[in-house]
Amino acid sequence: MNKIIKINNVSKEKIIKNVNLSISNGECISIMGNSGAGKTTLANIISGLEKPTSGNVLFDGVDIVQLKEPNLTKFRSIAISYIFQDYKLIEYLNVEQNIKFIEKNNKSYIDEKKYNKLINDLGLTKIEKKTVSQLSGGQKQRVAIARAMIGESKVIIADEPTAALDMVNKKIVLNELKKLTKANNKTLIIITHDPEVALKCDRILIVSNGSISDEFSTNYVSYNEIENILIKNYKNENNA
Ligand SMILES: Nc1ncnc2c1ncn2[C@@H]1O[C@H](COP(=O)(O)OP(=O)(O)OP(=O)(O)O)[C@@H](O)[C@H]1O
Repeated sequence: MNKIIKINNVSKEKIIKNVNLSISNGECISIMGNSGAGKTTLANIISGLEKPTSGNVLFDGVDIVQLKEPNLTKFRSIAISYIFQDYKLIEYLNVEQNIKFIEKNNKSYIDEKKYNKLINDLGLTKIEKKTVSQLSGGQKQRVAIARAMIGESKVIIADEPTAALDMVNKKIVLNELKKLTKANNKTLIIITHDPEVALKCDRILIVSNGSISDEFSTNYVSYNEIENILIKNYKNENNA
Protein backbone atom coordinates (compact mmCIF):
# COMPACT_ATOMS: atom_id res chain seq x y z
CA MET A 1 0.00 0.00 0.00
CA ASN A 2 1.19 3.56 -0.72
CA LYS A 3 2.29 5.62 2.24
CA ILE A 4 0.15 8.72 2.66
CA ILE A 5 2.15 9.97 5.68
CA LYS A 6 5.82 9.42 6.51
CA ILE A 7 7.36 11.00 9.57
CA ASN A 8 11.14 10.92 9.81
CA ASN A 9 13.07 11.61 13.04
CA VAL A 10 10.54 14.14 14.30
CA SER A 11 11.21 15.89 17.61
CA LYS A 12 9.60 18.87 19.29
CA GLU A 13 11.34 20.34 22.33
CA LYS A 14 11.02 17.74 25.12
CA ILE A 15 7.46 16.82 24.10
CA ILE A 16 8.10 14.59 21.04
CA LYS A 17 11.32 12.61 20.82
CA ASN A 18 12.65 11.25 17.54
CA VAL A 19 9.45 9.69 16.22
CA ASN A 20 9.43 7.68 12.99
CA LEU A 21 6.10 6.60 11.57
CA SER A 22 4.56 5.54 8.27
CA ILE A 23 0.83 5.43 7.63
CA SER A 24 -0.57 3.66 4.56
CA ASN A 25 -3.27 5.04 2.33
CA GLY A 26 -6.64 3.80 3.62
CA GLU A 27 -5.26 2.57 6.94
CA CYS A 28 -7.05 3.13 10.26
CA ILE A 29 -4.53 3.85 12.99
CA SER A 30 -5.09 4.77 16.60
CA ILE A 31 -2.76 6.81 18.77
CA MET A 32 -3.07 5.87 22.43
CA GLY A 33 -1.27 6.98 25.55
CA ASN A 34 -1.80 8.42 28.98
CA SER A 35 -2.64 12.05 29.62
CA GLY A 36 0.31 14.28 28.72
CA ALA A 37 2.11 11.53 26.74
CA GLY A 38 2.19 13.63 23.56
CA LYS A 39 -0.71 12.26 21.47
CA THR A 40 -2.25 15.61 20.54
CA THR A 41 1.13 17.20 19.83
CA LEU A 42 2.01 14.29 17.51
CA ALA A 43 -1.35 14.58 15.72
CA ASN A 44 -0.85 18.36 15.41
CA ILE A 45 2.56 17.77 13.82
CA ILE A 46 1.06 15.24 11.39
CA SER A 47 -1.59 17.78 10.36
CA GLY A 48 0.79 20.75 10.11
CA LEU A 49 -0.86 22.62 12.97
CA GLU A 50 2.41 22.52 14.93
CA LYS A 51 5.93 22.53 13.51
CA PRO A 52 8.50 20.07 14.86
CA THR A 53 11.88 21.44 15.94
CA SER A 54 13.57 18.79 13.77
CA GLY A 55 12.69 16.09 11.28
CA ASN A 56 10.28 16.03 8.37
CA VAL A 57 6.63 15.15 7.77
CA LEU A 58 5.90 13.89 4.28
CA PHE A 59 2.26 14.07 3.29
CA ASP A 60 1.77 12.45 -0.11
CA GLY A 61 5.48 13.08 -0.68
CA VAL A 62 5.37 16.81 0.22
CA ASP A 63 7.33 17.91 3.30
CA ILE A 64 4.71 20.01 5.09
CA VAL A 65 7.28 21.27 7.62
CA GLN A 66 8.66 23.42 4.79
CA LEU A 67 5.24 24.85 3.81
CA LYS A 68 4.69 28.52 4.61
CA GLU A 69 1.48 30.54 4.87
CA PRO A 70 -0.89 30.81 3.02
CA ASN A 71 0.03 27.45 1.43
CA LEU A 72 0.08 25.66 4.79
CA THR A 73 -3.48 26.70 5.66
CA LYS A 74 -4.62 25.80 2.16
CA PHE A 75 -2.98 22.38 2.42
CA ARG A 76 -4.59 21.74 5.82
CA SER A 77 -8.09 22.70 4.72
CA ILE A 78 -7.96 20.51 1.62
CA ALA A 79 -5.93 17.51 2.80
CA ILE A 80 -7.26 16.88 6.32
CA SER A 81 -10.65 16.77 8.04
CA TYR A 82 -11.16 16.75 11.79
CA ILE A 83 -13.62 15.18 14.19
CA PHE A 84 -13.55 16.33 17.81
CA GLN A 85 -14.94 15.08 21.13
CA ASP A 86 -16.91 18.32 21.49
CA TYR A 87 -18.04 18.21 17.81
CA LYS A 88 -17.04 21.84 16.99
CA LEU A 89 -20.19 22.42 14.95
CA ILE A 90 -21.76 25.84 14.43
CA GLU A 91 -24.66 25.88 16.91
CA TYR A 92 -26.95 28.33 15.11
CA LEU A 93 -26.65 26.65 11.69
CA ASN A 94 -28.70 23.60 10.74
CA VAL A 95 -27.40 20.10 9.98
CA GLU A 96 -27.19 20.66 6.21
CA GLN A 97 -25.44 24.03 6.57
CA ASN A 98 -22.89 22.55 8.98
CA ILE A 99 -22.06 19.63 6.70
CA LYS A 100 -21.62 21.88 3.66
CA PHE A 101 -19.93 24.80 5.43
CA ILE A 102 -16.21 23.95 5.05
CA GLU A 103 -16.57 22.37 1.63
CA LYS A 104 -18.35 25.49 0.35
CA ASN A 105 -15.33 27.53 1.46
CA ASN A 106 -12.97 25.16 -0.37
CA LYS A 107 -14.91 24.65 -3.58
CA SER A 108 -17.50 26.44 -5.64
CA TYR A 109 -19.92 23.50 -5.65
CA ILE A 110 -21.13 20.70 -3.38
CA ASP A 111 -21.53 17.13 -4.63
CA GLU A 112 -25.28 16.82 -3.85
CA LYS A 113 -25.37 13.11 -4.66
CA LYS A 114 -22.61 12.45 -2.14
CA TYR A 115 -24.33 14.71 0.41
CA ASN A 116 -27.65 12.85 0.08
CA LYS A 117 -25.97 9.47 0.41
CA LEU A 118 -24.06 10.59 3.51
CA ILE A 119 -27.08 11.93 5.38
CA ASN A 120 -28.99 8.80 4.44
CA ASP A 121 -26.18 6.48 5.63
CA LEU A 122 -25.83 8.45 8.87
CA GLY A 123 -29.57 8.62 9.58
CA LEU A 124 -29.66 12.42 9.37
CA THR A 125 -32.30 12.87 6.66
CA LYS A 126 -35.17 13.60 9.04
CA ILE A 127 -33.20 16.14 11.08
CA GLU A 128 -31.49 17.89 8.15
CA LYS A 129 -33.17 21.23 8.89
CA LYS A 130 -32.72 21.16 12.68
CA THR A 131 -30.15 23.50 14.20
CA VAL A 132 -27.24 21.94 16.09
CA SER A 133 -28.56 23.23 19.41
CA GLN A 134 -31.59 20.93 18.95
CA LEU A 135 -29.52 17.73 18.54
CA SER A 136 -28.34 14.99 20.92
CA GLY A 137 -24.63 14.23 21.34
CA GLY A 138 -24.80 11.16 19.11
CA GLN A 139 -26.59 13.12 16.38
CA LYS A 140 -24.02 15.93 16.61
CA GLN A 141 -21.17 13.47 16.16
CA ARG A 142 -22.87 11.92 13.13
CA VAL A 143 -23.12 15.43 11.62
CA ALA A 144 -19.41 15.93 12.32
CA ILE A 145 -18.68 12.63 10.53
CA ALA A 146 -20.70 13.74 7.49
CA ARG A 147 -18.83 17.07 7.47
CA ALA A 148 -15.49 15.20 7.54
CA MET A 149 -16.58 12.88 4.69
CA ILE A 150 -18.12 15.34 2.25
CA GLY A 151 -14.87 16.84 0.97
CA GLU A 152 -11.90 15.39 -0.87
CA SER A 153 -9.55 15.26 2.14
CA LYS A 154 -7.44 12.11 2.19
CA VAL A 155 -6.95 11.97 5.96
CA ILE A 156 -9.33 12.26 8.89
CA ILE A 157 -8.00 12.99 12.36
CA ALA A 158 -10.53 12.12 15.05
CA ASP A 159 -9.59 13.33 18.55
CA GLU A 160 -11.50 11.28 21.18
CA PRO A 161 -14.54 11.05 18.84
CA THR A 162 -16.61 8.93 21.21
CA ALA A 163 -15.51 10.21 24.63
CA ALA A 164 -18.71 12.23 25.18
CA LEU A 165 -21.08 9.49 24.02
CA ASP A 166 -22.99 6.72 25.80
CA MET A 167 -22.24 3.06 25.02
CA VAL A 168 -24.81 2.62 22.24
CA ASN A 169 -23.95 5.90 20.49
CA LYS A 170 -20.25 5.09 20.83
CA LYS A 171 -20.77 1.83 18.92
CA ILE A 172 -22.96 3.48 16.25
CA VAL A 173 -20.57 6.39 15.71
CA LEU A 174 -17.48 4.14 15.57
CA ASN A 175 -19.05 1.73 13.10
CA GLU A 176 -20.22 4.55 10.82
CA LEU A 177 -16.86 6.30 11.04
CA LYS A 178 -14.99 3.14 10.04
CA LYS A 179 -17.45 2.14 7.33
CA LEU A 180 -17.54 5.58 5.72
CA THR A 181 -13.77 6.14 5.81
CA LYS A 182 -13.30 2.86 3.91
CA ALA A 183 -16.15 3.62 1.48
CA ASN A 184 -14.76 7.11 0.79
CA ASN A 185 -11.17 5.87 0.55
CA LYS A 186 -9.83 7.97 3.40
CA THR A 187 -7.13 7.31 5.99
CA LEU A 188 -8.30 7.52 9.61
CA ILE A 189 -6.21 8.52 12.63
CA ILE A 190 -8.04 8.19 15.96
CA ILE A 191 -6.60 9.62 19.17
CA THR A 192 -8.12 7.81 22.11
CA HIS A 193 -7.72 6.71 25.72
CA ASP A 194 -10.18 3.88 25.15
CA PRO A 195 -8.78 0.43 24.17
CA GLU A 196 -12.21 -0.59 22.83
CA VAL A 197 -12.08 2.29 20.32
CA ALA A 198 -8.44 1.60 19.43
CA LEU A 199 -9.17 -2.07 18.77
CA LYS A 200 -11.52 -1.04 15.94
CA CYS A 201 -8.50 0.24 13.97
CA ASP A 202 -5.95 -1.77 11.97
CA ARG A 203 -2.98 -0.67 14.06
CA ILE A 204 -2.35 0.84 17.49
CA LEU A 205 0.55 3.12 18.45
CA ILE A 206 1.16 3.78 22.10
CA VAL A 207 2.89 7.05 22.94
CA SER A 208 4.74 7.50 26.22
CA ASN A 209 6.98 10.41 27.24
CA GLY A 210 6.91 11.70 23.65
CA SER A 211 8.07 8.45 22.01
CA ILE A 212 6.28 5.49 20.48
CA SER A 213 6.69 2.86 23.20
CA ASP A 214 4.68 0.08 21.51
CA GLU A 215 3.05 -0.69 18.19
CA PHE A 216 0.60 -3.50 17.39
CA SER A 217 -1.59 -4.85 14.68
CA THR A 218 -5.03 -5.11 16.30
CA ASN A 219 -5.11 -8.77 15.20
CA TYR A 220 -2.45 -9.53 17.79
CA VAL A 221 -3.31 -7.54 20.90
CA SER A 222 -6.09 -7.73 23.49
CA TYR A 223 -7.90 -5.13 25.59
CA ASN A 224 -6.08 -6.38 28.72
CA GLU A 225 -2.65 -6.21 27.10
CA ILE A 226 -3.24 -2.59 26.06
CA GLU A 227 -4.48 -1.73 29.53
CA ASN A 228 -1.40 -3.31 31.12
CA ILE A 229 0.96 -1.36 28.86
CA LEU A 230 -0.82 1.91 29.68
CA ILE A 231 -0.53 1.16 33.41
CA LYS A 232 3.16 0.25 33.08
CA ASN A 233 3.78 3.46 31.09
CA TYR A 234 1.86 5.50 33.66
CA LYS A 235 4.22 4.27 36.39
CA ASN A 236 7.31 5.07 34.27
CA GLU A 237 5.98 8.49 33.24
CA ASN A 238 5.28 9.49 36.81
CA ASN A 239 8.56 8.19 38.22
CA ALA A 240 10.73 9.58 35.44
N1 LIG B 1 2.35 24.66 23.84
C1 LIG B 1 2.96 23.92 24.78
N2 LIG B 1 4.02 24.40 25.48
C2 LIG B 1 4.64 23.66 26.40
N3 LIG B 1 4.27 22.42 26.72
C3 LIG B 1 3.24 21.87 26.06
C4 LIG B 1 2.53 22.59 25.06
N4 LIG B 1 1.54 21.78 24.59
C5 LIG B 1 1.64 20.63 25.27
N5 LIG B 1 2.65 20.68 26.16
C6 LIG B 1 3.10 19.61 27.06
O1 LIG B 1 3.46 18.52 26.22
C7 LIG B 1 3.08 17.29 26.81
C8 LIG B 1 2.22 16.51 25.83
O2 LIG B 1 0.95 17.20 25.65
P1 LIG B 1 -0.19 16.61 24.71
O3 LIG B 1 -1.34 17.56 24.78
O4 LIG B 1 0.39 16.31 23.38
O5 LIG B 1 -0.54 15.26 25.47
P2 LIG B 1 -1.75 14.25 25.26
O6 LIG B 1 -1.14 12.90 25.24
O7 LIG B 1 -2.54 14.64 24.07
O8 LIG B 1 -2.58 14.47 26.59
P3 LIG B 1 -4.17 14.42 26.89
O9 LIG B 1 -4.57 12.99 26.73
O10 LIG B 1 -4.26 14.85 28.32
O11 LIG B 1 -4.84 15.34 25.94
C9 LIG B 1 2.39 17.63 28.13
O12 LIG B 1 3.33 17.48 29.17
C10 LIG B 1 1.99 19.07 27.95
O13 LIG B 1 1.96 19.73 29.19
